[in-house]
Amino acid sequence: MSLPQRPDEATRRLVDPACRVTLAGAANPVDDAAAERLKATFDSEELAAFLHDGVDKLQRREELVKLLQSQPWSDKTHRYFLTREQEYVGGLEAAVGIWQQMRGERLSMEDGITMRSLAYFPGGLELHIGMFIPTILGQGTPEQQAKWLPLCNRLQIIGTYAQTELGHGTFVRGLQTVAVYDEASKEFVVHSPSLESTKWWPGGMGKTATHVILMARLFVKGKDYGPHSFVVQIRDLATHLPLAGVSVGDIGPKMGFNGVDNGYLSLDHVRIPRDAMLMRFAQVTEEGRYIPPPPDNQKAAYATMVYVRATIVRDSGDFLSRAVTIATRYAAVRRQTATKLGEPELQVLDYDNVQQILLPLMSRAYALVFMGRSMMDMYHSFDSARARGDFSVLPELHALSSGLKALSTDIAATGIETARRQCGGHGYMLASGLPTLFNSYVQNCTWEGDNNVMYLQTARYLMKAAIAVQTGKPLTGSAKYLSDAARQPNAKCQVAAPEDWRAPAHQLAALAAVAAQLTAQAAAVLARAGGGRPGVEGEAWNSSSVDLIRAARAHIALYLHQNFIECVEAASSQRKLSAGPAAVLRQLVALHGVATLLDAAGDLQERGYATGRQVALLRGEQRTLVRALRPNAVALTDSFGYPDYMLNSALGRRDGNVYQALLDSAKSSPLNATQEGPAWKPVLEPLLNPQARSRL
Ligand SMILES: CCCCCCCCCCCCCCCCCCCCCC(=O)SCCNC(=O)CCNC(=O)[C@H](O)C(C)(C)COP(=O)(O)OP(=O)(O)OC[C@H]1O[C@@H](n2cnc3c(N)ncnc32)[C@H](O)[C@@H]1OP(=O)(O)O
Ligand SMILES: Cc1cc2nc3c(=O)[nH]c(=O)nc-3n(C[C@H](O)[C@H](O)[C@H](O)COP(=O)(O)OP(=O)(O)OC[C@H]3O[C@@H](n4cnc5c(N)ncnc54)[C@H](O)[C@@H]3O)c2cc1C
Repeated sequence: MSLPQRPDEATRRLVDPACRVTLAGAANPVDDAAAERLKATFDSEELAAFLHDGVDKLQRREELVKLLQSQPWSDKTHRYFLTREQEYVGGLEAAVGIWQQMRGERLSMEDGITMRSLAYFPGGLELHIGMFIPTILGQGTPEQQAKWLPLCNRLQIIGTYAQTELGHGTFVRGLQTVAVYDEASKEFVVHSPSLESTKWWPGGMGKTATHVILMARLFVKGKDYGPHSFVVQIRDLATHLPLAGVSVGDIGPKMGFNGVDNGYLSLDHVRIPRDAMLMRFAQVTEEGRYIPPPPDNQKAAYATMVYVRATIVRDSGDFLSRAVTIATRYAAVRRQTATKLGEPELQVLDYDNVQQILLPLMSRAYALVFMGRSMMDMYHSFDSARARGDFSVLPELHALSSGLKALSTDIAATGIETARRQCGGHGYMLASGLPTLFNSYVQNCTWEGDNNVMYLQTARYLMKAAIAVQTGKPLTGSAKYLSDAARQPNAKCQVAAPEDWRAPAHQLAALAAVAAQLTAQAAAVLARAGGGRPGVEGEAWNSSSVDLIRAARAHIALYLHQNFIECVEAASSQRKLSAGPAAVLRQLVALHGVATLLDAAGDLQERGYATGRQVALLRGEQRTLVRALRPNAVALTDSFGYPDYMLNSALGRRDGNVYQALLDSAKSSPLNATQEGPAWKPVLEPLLNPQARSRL
């Protein structure tokens, strides 16, 4: 049964007169959604086509949605009602279903990637695709690639990436699993020597993977060469049972991401052939000679982490924009509170407090989308250089990808929860899509390097830059502004009127001033603590880490905003966008700059770069920009281009029919499968039914 959107005449007569005034004020969310789109000042479809690299790509997505909707394994109707086991099996079925479609219909890899994100059902193949294959590609020799990749691509083996142990995740050099070369048999013996060395966390290892990339400390002739990568089979291909010497299983339920069977693994003197070590860079010869990686690529074994961090940056905008789409569309159709009974209630999006939260979040989502594209471009250009043996950009890439991984996931995870909170009670329903989005995203702040630790990697690079500035060496790359700042240590903010804060030049100058100040401050704290003095580096670094993280965050915030400005200006000057969408994007850029600067309001004033009055102007300008963007709020969500199927959200649906969707979703709850419910017979009937009670 579907309920009427607005009370019909019969209902009005029935409840009249008591409820008349209240009912008269009721509005139709579908009409509200349609009216929102009429307010837009730009063509949201043009912007969507630009963001998706062309109308044909968007049309292709629509075709793929239809394909997915026709398959049982990608049906989302019951997605929010699954048990852990169903989620695990379902996630695998979805991945294998996509893979079979790709092979059967000869779909491209791009189609596969699109289908994966449309179906969004993380499962036991995530690490096979996300890390196992990339590690073989990045660190395997051509022969090793020829051996393993066809098996991977045909899903004849399934792999994962086993690095983290019970006792060590962050400190990779401290891993305890060993791979000892036995010259007599020309094999490695891989072994877990302690409880702490049990591998813990690898996705898909619990019940799915047949193979792992094992990160283990390499020992040759008794010498420890630190962590290296090995391909190790852990399960029999015919029976799926663990091989001899292998103890493996699932680690149990997690906060989210439960379709993925993260696992534990302990190895008892398992023998693997010499060619199981990935030898593109470091090698062990048959006779047991260790050949180290080239001097400028000592961290070759860490290369997969750089790649995955880049993909995490790319995905952050995707996740935040989904949350912002859901919350903004819902806020546009949700009405709450009338000044007088019987008057129309206000759209929640018209509450100043709500729009002042959602529209800055929208600007952050757009900034991250552009950053994600630039990050992948940067990674691919490093990858091409690496193929020529050129690793010169790796330190900068590592510093940027670490810091951006941290900042973009901080922004996205916090933003998803902030968006959910703007949705009132209905945002707490799984049917809203927001809780699952948060629970399956927030681990991005931890995995692939905890965010604090990642900021500290960026800080390491910044401290080298700070020393270079002190010694008068010229800087290039992302830290170049530190040299300029050092030449003008007493530069002051030049903003005189609120609208001055919109200018990219003022925004960049202020963000650079904050980053330069915090870098100088961290360098001073580190130096005072004894940084650089032999024997106290670790201690000095630790006691300076709060300042170091603040500096890294400010440096990356500047980089993120600068990238947003450059991408939008490039699109506009290359005429990839017409005036309407370009103008709205510029407003978003301006708002992003203002919101980022407001995060740093204290830092702006602390060293006297800006005055209290200038910060007050900044705050006022945020209000003005938000109000200017308000008519375009829903159109801006349309430009992200998410089909309803992908969002799977009762609140975020394009047509605004949110209440019907909530009710429909509730009806598919397994608790509603029978009228009396599953507790009737065992618990309630003996209490409530007089006849049953008399039998007690
Ligand atoms: C079938 C369907 C088909 C459809 C097709 C569809 C296809 C779809 C395709 C898409 C699928 C996508 C799926 C995605 C899923 C992904 C899931 C991800 C899961 C995440 C998994 C994980 O979670 S997996 C574990 C990650 N675990 C860490 O992340 C540990 C952090 N811990 C460290 O990373 C180190 O421990 C730490 C702290 C650096 C210190 O390392 P350390 O102590 O050795 O180093 P130091 O700090 O001493 O630094 C010494 C010098 O090394 C430099 N350096 C350090 N790292 C460097 C580096 N990486 N590169 C270069 N340089 C580096 C540094 O800059 C210094 O340089 P310098 O000396 O010049 O200053
Ligand atoms: C859902 C999920 C999936 C994962 N999948 C995989 C996988 O497939 N394969 C795999 O190998 N691993 C995987 N991991 C493990 C993940 O990479 C680690 O959890 C992560 O690197 C953090 O390490 P840790 O857990 O040891 O944290 P810890 O290092 O114990 O961190 C605890 C706290 O200490 C702080 N800290 C630690 N060291 C430092 C330092 N040097 N300086 C300052 N602060 C510090 C951290 O910031 C943090 O606040 C996964 C984790 C999760 C949550």
